Amino acid sequence: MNALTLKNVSVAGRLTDVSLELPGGALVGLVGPNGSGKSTLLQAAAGLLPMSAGEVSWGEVKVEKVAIMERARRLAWVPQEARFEFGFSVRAVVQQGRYAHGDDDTGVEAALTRFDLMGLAERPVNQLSGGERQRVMLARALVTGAKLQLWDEPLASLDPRHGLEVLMLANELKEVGTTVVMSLHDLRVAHCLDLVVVLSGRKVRAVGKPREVLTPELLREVFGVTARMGETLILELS
Ligand SMILES: Nc1ncnc2c1ncn2[C@@H]1O[C@H](COP(=O)(O)OP(=O)(O)OP(=O)(O)O)[C@@H](O)[C@H]1O
Repeated sequence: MNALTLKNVSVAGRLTDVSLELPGGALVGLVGPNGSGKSTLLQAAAGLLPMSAGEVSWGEVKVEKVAIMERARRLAWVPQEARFEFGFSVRAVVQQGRYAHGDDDTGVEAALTRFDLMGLAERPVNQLSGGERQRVMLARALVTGAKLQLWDEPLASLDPRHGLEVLMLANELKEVGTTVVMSLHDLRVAHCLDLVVVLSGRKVRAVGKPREVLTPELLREVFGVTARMGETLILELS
């Protein structure tokens, strides 16, 4: 069964006729130039945007049939930029991920530890750095336990260690059947995922295994870059 299906989804002026079927337990990279529609696709898939056409299903169920509280248990969305109007504590924001589970706090302390947030737990979120805020949003998404995780540029503000830890976490989530869809600009990271979706001009240009999709020809056409495999700096967690 597919975890996420989009059928002919359009969002006026932002996304045109996107059809996609993403399996359960997969790491999916969403790549494409600025303005190609990645954030829009993620928001439409999360049921957060009015669509001008098409339908979105999570598993077998159309999104509009999923009750609001159930949505928060089934899907977690991490925005590209986390902005906070109020100075809730880091711990309180992570706890919000358990709202649809009766505020039971399951996994909150573990997520704070996992994202290196214990030392910041009582700090107001609106006084954190961009990368720290990003980690708070990812921790909140993690504690939902949702089997569909949609992360919009989760690595953009993170330092190398925290970035690698997020990728390791995504891999662990995949092992327990979660589908993680992340937009990203680093094609070298996209190359390591299970599936890649390439957007161009607000449409899907290609979908498939990275080795088959991210060819020099396609990268030249879509991004205007010359790509070749070769020696490069490799970073691993130590
Ligand atoms: N709130 C909005 N209202 C109207 N148009 C929008 C809105 N947000 C984005 N757009 C437009 O929709 C298109 C797709 O934007 P989107 O943010 O989905 O791209 P993206 O691939 O995520 O870009 P980036 O890599 O720069 O984050 C762009 O043409 C953009 O200008």
